[in-house]
Amino acid sequence: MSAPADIDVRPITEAEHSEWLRALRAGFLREPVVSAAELAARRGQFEHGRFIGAFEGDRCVATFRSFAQEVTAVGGHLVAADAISGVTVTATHRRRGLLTRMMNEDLAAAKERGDVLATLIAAEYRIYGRYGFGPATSGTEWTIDVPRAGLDPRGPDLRGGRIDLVDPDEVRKLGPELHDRMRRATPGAISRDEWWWQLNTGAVRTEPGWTEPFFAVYRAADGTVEGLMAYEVDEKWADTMQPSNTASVRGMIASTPAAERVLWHYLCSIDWVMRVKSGWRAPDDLLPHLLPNPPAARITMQADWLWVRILDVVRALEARTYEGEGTLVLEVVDGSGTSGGRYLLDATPDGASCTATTRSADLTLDVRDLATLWLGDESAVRLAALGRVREERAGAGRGADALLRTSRRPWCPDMF
Ligand SMILES: CC(=O)SCCNC(=O)CCNC(=O)[C@H](O)C(C)(C)COP(=O)(O)OP(=O)(O)OC[C@H]1O[C@@H](n2cnc3c(N)ncnc32)[C@H](O)[C@@H]1OP(=O)(O)O
Repeated sequence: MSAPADIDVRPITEAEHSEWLRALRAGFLREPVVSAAELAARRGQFEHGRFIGAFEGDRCVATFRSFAQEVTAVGGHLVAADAISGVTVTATHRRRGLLTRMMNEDLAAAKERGDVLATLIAAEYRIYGRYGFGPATSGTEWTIDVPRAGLDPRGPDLRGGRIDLVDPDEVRKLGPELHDRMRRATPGAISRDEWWWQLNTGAVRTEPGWTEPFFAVYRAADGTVEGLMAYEVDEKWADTMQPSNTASVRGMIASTPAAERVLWHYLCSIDWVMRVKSGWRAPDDLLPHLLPNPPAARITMQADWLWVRILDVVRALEARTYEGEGTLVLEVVDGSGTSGGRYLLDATPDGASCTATTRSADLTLDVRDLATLWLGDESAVRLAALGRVREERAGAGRGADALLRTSRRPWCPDMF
């Protein structure tokens, strides 16, 4: 076993991409073989300086990558983030501090670049809190028992609009503009680059076995594209030759509640479809209540989703909007020295300022708990009850909730 100092942690060259991908596959317990097709497909993702590897000689034993991302803050402002993905340490080299070395280097570079946040989707809950990340959105999957849902089996009222099944190249044309409208209205949503659209429409294929889903587009009466749903359907017949198919949604985005209503109803009214799996939705998604019988939609998965690490408290708090008016002094504790300090938030519905202050604090909290509060999905009162936030002034938790909480919950539709 070599000492950590014998292991070189550094950005990889393009020539090392294949070895890096092999280590990535090994770390995620996939067959550690990189096909020429995978390497060619992933070439479009490669970015100098943002792919980090840990090397023992020529052998890559840990992987880490980051890329530029925008996260929608409460109110619709787009915030620059350092999105982290592909984190692995080979089983033979775990728990020797390699993740910590890669993470510390990446967060320092992100701070230096001026990113406001770092983000990731955590494989396991207990890994990332130590680096200042907190869970900021969660996801829910429902499974609908279609015959019990109570929807008209003749299909949705299209309100003068129409639904069309379209090919992948049309999705790549019309999807980005719809997504842009959706994400600006959805705190917690993240940017999608061209590679995302290519990967999710089969134009690039990193694994064998891609199957093309159905892409359904909803256009409103005036022709505006308001919804896009990608779904696949398995083929299953019950004993007496009754259809028993399940439609599984790979992704659904909509810019209006009408589009959500129409597309879910459409999917539930397709002949043979007895069950619909919704894919990851917001925890307060409209879906169950779009059914005349909401309990026909059962929660089948629920999990933390986007994790956020605040690198710049002032810009993060000034980027979002506030429904109410008030001030809040936060003592932010950050063991890494990146974002700690005492900050005065002065918020109004017309704008907010955040400045360093010497005034006495209302709340003391770790930077990871500030991340959890930032998108409005958590309550400072609840975190105080858990002992994670300390009220320095009686009632400060309720005051913080009045400023920070939101009427709809944040949602990140994407995995990265
Ligand atoms: C954004 C993404 O890509 S999420 C994907 C994350 N990757 C995976 O889950 C793949 C399988 N696991 C792995 O590759 C590795 O075990 C990793 C990346 C999770 C951890 O890498 P390591 O190099 O072992 O972490 P490192 O040695 O730096 O550990 C730092 C600390 O985190 C703790 N830690 C690391 N992983 C875990 C875990 N899964 N659960 C709980 N604690 C953990 C360690 O115990 C250590 O704590 P200590 O400082 O108190 O001793």
